[in-house]
Amino acid sequence: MTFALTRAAALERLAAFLPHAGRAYAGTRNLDRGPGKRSNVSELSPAIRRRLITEEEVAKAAHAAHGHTAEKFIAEVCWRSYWRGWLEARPSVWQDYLTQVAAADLDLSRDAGLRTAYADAVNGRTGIDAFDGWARELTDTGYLHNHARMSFASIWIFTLRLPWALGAAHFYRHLLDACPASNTLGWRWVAGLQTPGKTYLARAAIIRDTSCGRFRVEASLATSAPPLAGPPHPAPIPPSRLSPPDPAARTLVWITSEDCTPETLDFGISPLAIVAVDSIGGDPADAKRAAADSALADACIRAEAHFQAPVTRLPEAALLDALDDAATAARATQIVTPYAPVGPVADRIASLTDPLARRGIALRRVLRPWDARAWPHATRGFFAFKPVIPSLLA
Ligand SMILES: Cc1cc2nc3c(=O)[nH]c(=O)nc-3n(C[C@H](O)[C@H](O)[C@H](O)COP(=O)(O)OP(=O)(O)OC[C@H]3O[C@@H](n4cnc5c(N)ncnc54)[C@H](O)[C@@H]3O)c2cc1C
Repeated sequence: MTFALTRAAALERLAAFLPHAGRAYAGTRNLDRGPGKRSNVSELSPAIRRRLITEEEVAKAAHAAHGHTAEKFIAEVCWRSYWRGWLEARPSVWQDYLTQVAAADLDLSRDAGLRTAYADAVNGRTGIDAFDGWARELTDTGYLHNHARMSFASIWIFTLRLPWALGAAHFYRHLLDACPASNTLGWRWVAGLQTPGKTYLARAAIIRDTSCGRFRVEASLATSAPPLAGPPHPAPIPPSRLSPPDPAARTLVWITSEDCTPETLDFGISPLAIVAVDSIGGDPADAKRAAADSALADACIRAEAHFQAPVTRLPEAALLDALDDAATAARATQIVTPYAPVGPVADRIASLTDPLARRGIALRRVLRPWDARAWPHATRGFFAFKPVIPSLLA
């Protein structure tokens, strides 16, 4: 990634990329020229994923700059909205992934052969030059091009025959844009668990072409990619019923690293104080933790200026008491927070809602209008979702 994780830097990056978001993006986006040579893609994902800049802002800016010619770029941006909406309607798929990671971790601790194969893969010692190069790029930079992600996941699953959930967890630990929806469902898509009967098979010739000859791929890769077995998709659940914040209540705003532009969201209240908590969950690599911290610190500065209210960073440990203390200090009876999509932050918010209510503090989540309009259409495949995109841009 070539820019700092602040909103100002993300907006600057967007402005610099916009001239390329039309025909040039559609024609060259699949090329993975290597670190430092990525003017063909935006590299905005670590910022968009944390909503330092929103899908809505990016998609509308591309549409304003290029109109219909930016269709491909806008569709890619909307894949994130689609994956998020899909997982929102089937949160058990995220829980199932966490269960599979825990089971695979246990297998790792018991099975020396698996441990060696896993260590070779994550440390880039498989002898497959492209895979080993991407393994190092991932841990060195926290970023991989989309094509590299697809091929890496495919080789992990079908050539190295490693458990898909371990690969997804390795990505999740290192990617600066690690996103429960895009990552979990991206891996499931490659594995054939997401779109029934459809998998992604990495091919040497395609890797040579898309990597612009950086990799030779002389080792043999799997020649078929039979879908992994998994349960059918759970039926979609209806969207959460959200009670709106009470505009008359004394209120704290709670910002998280899931939504780092709270000043662009209409809470309908003037908060007395702001608290910020970084609950990214799991065991993040240092660079990912630092990225989340930088984005949240930047959000705090802007929120303080916008709401004219003091900001306190709260520790993740003993959060219930810390939130209660902050509310008591401000004599607040309500905490409002941007709606966090399925993932560790949403889990944390859900786990605190009832305990806070028992202490007389209502916790209210506010959904962005873009999500409210997009997510209900993400119950089937992306091609059923795509026709909704023009109405999102209106
Ligand atoms: C196995 C696998 C795992 C992935 N894990 C993640 C992840 O953890 N976090 C993540 O943000 N993306 C993930 N992706 C999606 C995609 O690879 C990245 O969003 C993209 O490569 C980011 O680079 P960019 O910003 O330069 O993208 P660009 O090509 O510039 O695209 C613009 C924006 O569109 C969105 N986007 C593009 N492609 C996708 C996609 N396939 N799915 C969802 N959104 C997309 C991103 O917000 C991106 O910033 C994964 C894909 C696969 C195949």
